Amino acid sequence: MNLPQEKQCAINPAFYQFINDEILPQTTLSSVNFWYDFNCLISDFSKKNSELLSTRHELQTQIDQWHRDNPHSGNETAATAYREFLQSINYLTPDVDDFEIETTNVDPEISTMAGPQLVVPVSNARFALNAANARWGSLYDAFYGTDVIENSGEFATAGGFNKQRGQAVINKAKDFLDQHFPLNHGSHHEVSSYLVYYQHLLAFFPDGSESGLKNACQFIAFDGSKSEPSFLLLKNNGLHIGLQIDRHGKIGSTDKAGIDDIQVESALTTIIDFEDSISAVDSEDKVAAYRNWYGLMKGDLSASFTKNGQTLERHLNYDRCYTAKSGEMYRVPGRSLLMVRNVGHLMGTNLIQDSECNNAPEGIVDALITSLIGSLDLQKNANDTFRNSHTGSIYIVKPKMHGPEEVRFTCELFSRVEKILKLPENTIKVGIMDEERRTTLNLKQCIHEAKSRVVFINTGFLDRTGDEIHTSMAAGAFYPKSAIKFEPWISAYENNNVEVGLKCGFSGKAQIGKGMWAMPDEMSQMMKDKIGHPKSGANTAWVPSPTAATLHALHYHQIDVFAEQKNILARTPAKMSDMLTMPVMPTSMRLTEQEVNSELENNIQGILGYVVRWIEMGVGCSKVPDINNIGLMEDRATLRISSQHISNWLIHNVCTKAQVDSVMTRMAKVVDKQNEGVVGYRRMSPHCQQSLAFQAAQALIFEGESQPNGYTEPLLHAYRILAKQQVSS
Ligand SMILES: CC(=O)SCCNC(=O)CCNC(=O)[C@H](O)C(C)(C)COP(=O)(O)OP(=O)(O)OC[C@H]1O[C@@H](n2cnc3c(N)ncnc32)[C@H](O)[C@@H]1OP(=O)(O)O
Ligand SMILES: O=CC(=O)O
Ligand SMILES: [Mg+2]
Repeated sequence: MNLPQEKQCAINPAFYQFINDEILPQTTLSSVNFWYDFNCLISDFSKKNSELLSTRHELQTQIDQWHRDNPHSGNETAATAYREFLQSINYLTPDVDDFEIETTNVDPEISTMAGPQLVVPVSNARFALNAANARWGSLYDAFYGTDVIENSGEFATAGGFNKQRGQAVINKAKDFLDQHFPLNHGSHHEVSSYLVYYQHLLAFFPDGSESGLKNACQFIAFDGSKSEPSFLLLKNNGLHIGLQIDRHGKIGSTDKAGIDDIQVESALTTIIDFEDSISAVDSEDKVAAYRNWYGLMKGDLSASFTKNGQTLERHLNYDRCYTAKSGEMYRVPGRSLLMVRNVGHLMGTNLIQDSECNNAPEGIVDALITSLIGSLDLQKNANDTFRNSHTGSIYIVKPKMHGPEEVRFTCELFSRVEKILKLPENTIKVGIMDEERRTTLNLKQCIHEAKSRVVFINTGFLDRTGDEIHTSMAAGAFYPKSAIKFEPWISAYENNNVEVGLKCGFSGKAQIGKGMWAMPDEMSQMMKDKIGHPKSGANTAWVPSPTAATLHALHYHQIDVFAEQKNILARTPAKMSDMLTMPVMPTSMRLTEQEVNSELENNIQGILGYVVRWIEMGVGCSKVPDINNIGLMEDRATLRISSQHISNWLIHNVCTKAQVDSVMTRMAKVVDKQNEGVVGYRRMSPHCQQSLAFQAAQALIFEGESQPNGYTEPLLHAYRILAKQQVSS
């Protein structure tokens, strides 16, 4: 390479080979130029990357000091002083004039449609394929397999197929049809057959009478013959559903109208996650993750696995083709539109190291490599089977950015990547995760920095609570975790995000999103709570699984998000003073010993349950039971909250180290028991101090105050690397 010695980087051989042999030959880029440009990119952007991290540290140090100098500053004068202080250190940045975003070439799933967003760890090919295919889901399966129908008494699922539960599923599904696809008269419950008459859907009743749809335009297309259709495609609020008709089917044979299932357009978009739901600590892990992303972009990713004693092979689904009511072909996407979440600015990777063996900033490497692989999609023609973006865009979700300066850096990075890959300017779009306090408080300025590439601002995130705790660590003891959610800062944060997004012209151009439903098995509760997301003007919200996507999709049939957005623009905006109000307990407030203990037990069970699988098994996202035995989705963001919360209580003497130690030892046994029989699991008890996972959990708690912004990845990576060495030695 023709670079001065100090600019030359060492590249991991397996990574080099993967990119050189498998990816670059499919592009017009020359290998020599690519690696040269890669080296220059790293050397040109690394310094700024470290400066940004230093700024984070300096700001945090000043904030901690301010709290020490202004203890218990809960009154109005102190609030004004606090705000002025944040302005003086440029934590609060100067406002920018009103503007509208200018992003172009955005796929409709992001710009003009409203529906669920699924997130999936890239490292799990089986799940990733399932997620990509989750554009469509079975409503009957989602109702039958979850608690949206009570799983007890006559409806219990134990044993084989429960016919009564099956009938309850059908009834519930037909209620849904009556609500959102009503007939001119009569009910879908009574229909004995459907057929297509000219361009209309007709439903027939047992007495020979018939009815069309109240809104005839909802009928879009069909499959099979007009007189005996096998599939009827309908549309409401921009989302399709399909009645699958098969009088010989398992369910269809028992149904009056022969409906065998109702297929629901579910996950419009999916985030393929390289960040908080995976454990990728070295070149080996990273190359495996890039390889899966490559398979998704190329379209040939497959996974074979055993389920219920059967060996199954999973591939990407094809698009679906039907006959439009006009007689032409009607094609609907068979897969979710894929976005890719890169890592943030914090960590380094040994995929590529500088002349002094320093790891390159991982975010820079991710930007180039996920875009390089993403660019393969852009070579496909419009009718190519597995084309992802039909508007020529690559969608990168960038997490954990702190304020406008960091967003600007990301945009400069993407611009440089476009030059290297010879892509038109602004091909690479950015999703801004509004999950750090400095981004929330300066959201308009952040969007302004990315106004030509921004495709989403998402809010309601778990990381945001982690950052709330860490930023104000020195201010006082935080409320218990469940109470933090009811303090004014969080609704102000969420409302502000939607309002700022709408004022910046997001409606019809980009997504305003909401956060994760973190109780994957509590679908009945999700159906009650998560309707709040579309109601609040968000045209997408995160779900943990395909089933959750199918169920959450029903909310978007109920709520016309784009109509809601118009009302929101007229309301009184969220107040900065509320966003700045820290969820810290008044000094007069004392929790009982039982309250403290139960909070510790819950947090520590979650921490250990997650960390042990991360460190010993390399699993980045797990379902871990809480103390009430409700399975919670745990990832690095939930770990950040729990570990920071305990650190905060230790600092403010709400609990003692001895108390934490004792709960940890007790909970290690509980977690070991929960994981009994899990292949690859390594116990922590009884010799907890020898367990790397246990040590990692201790470090996360006891060294929580000194972790950069309270992030968990530096310690997780360090201990996982040790665990990998232990296994291989
Ligand atoms: C704060 C944040 O950053 S949130 C973003 C990060 N979080 C995520 O990405 C959550 C992703 N979700 C998951 O990883 C999983 O749903 C977990 C870990 C929460 C639960 O996993 P499990 O206990 O294995 O799930 P469960 O047993 O209920 O279901 C497994 C089935 O659902 C599917 N599934 C579950 N989650 C997903 C998903 N996110 N995408 C695709 N398929 C999924 C699996 O493919 C599997 O089906 P299969 O057997 O046909 O392959
Ligand atoms: O990244 C998501 C979050 O909730 O944090
Ligand atoms: Mg996050």
